[in-house]
Amino acid sequence: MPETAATAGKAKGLIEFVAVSKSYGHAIAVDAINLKIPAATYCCLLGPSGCGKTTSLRMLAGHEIATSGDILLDNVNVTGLPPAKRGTAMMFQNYALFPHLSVAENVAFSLKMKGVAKAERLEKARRMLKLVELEPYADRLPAQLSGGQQQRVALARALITEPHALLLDEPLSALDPFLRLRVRGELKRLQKSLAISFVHVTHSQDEALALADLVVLMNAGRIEQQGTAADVFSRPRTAFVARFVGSHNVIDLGDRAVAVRTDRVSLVHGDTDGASSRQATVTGIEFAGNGFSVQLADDRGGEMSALVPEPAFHAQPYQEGERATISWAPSDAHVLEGGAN
Ligand SMILES: Nc1ncnc2c1ncn2[C@@H]1O[C@H](COP(=O)(O)OP(=O)(O)OP(=O)(O)O)[C@@H](O)[C@H]1O
Repeated sequence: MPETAATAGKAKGLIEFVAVSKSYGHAIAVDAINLKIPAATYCCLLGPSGCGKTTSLRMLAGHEIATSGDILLDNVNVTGLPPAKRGTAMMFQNYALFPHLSVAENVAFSLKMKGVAKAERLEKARRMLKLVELEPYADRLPAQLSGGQQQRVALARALITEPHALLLDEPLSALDPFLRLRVRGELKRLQKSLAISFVHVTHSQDEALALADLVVLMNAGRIEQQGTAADVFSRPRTAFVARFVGSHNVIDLGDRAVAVRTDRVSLVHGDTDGASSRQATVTGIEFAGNGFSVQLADDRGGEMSALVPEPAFHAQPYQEGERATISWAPSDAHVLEGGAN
């Protein structure tokens, strides 16, 4: 295996939140979170609006001061340090490039502030631009670049400080869907080659599932579940996680609640009796790319959904309003902590 920064033991970005809280007056934005992000990890902070993702990121960056608890980066307690002394760099949603400075000058800006000589800082800026494949654009102004290119300039500008952790707040939200996929791939490639940690705040389950070595799903200021993307998606701990990551039915079985993936349930026409099943009425049908998503109102008052493969759907299509029975294998039912709510 070729030696990389990671295999050479140079991996950076071990991040620890130890009982970290943030309150604004009486409102608790982040509630005593404990989180350990190993060095050289792509971590996505995921969760609904207002759950505390950005506040957690800003506390790590030093733009907010934690009300209590400690934050460590590579075994250094950075809780009270100013942003520039932490070994973190932040990339913002709107890139915030200086319109009157060239691309190279934008990238070199933080070195200028530190008093690094012009030739040296521009040389380093060129190296960073090469890293993000924008070297030929060094002398342009930001307005002469596409949105995706501006985003890569912002990335180069953050990386020039050689951070141990790069912090990204919704970095892909301003990009069109095609570019979003491309830049997403580039972020992952960069993170692996630099062997530092990236902490990326997103609302998007897809983004987190595609990028993250570690998914941290937050809910109301707390960490609801953390683990690999496959873990969180296949083994949601609670009904909240199952609903948030989507593509799951949360089924209340009385003594317990279970989650069953929508691609693991079977759907048949008409009312059929049987264990592990629900009789229901079809309420909607959507094409989902990899099949048809059939929405159902079950007779016990629940909402369910089944992903029916395209050939099966076309062989016997479902219609809104018709009766159907949805069933699942008990081995596909994953028990949830704390019931169905
Ligand atoms: N400066 C502030 N003053 C008062 N309350 C704040 C402040 N900043 C954040 N909050 C509150 O803290 C909570 C967490 O906010 P935060 O921005 O961390 O959420 P988020 O998960 O990043 O949300 P979004 O996805 O909408 O950006 C919210 O209830 C928010 O209203």
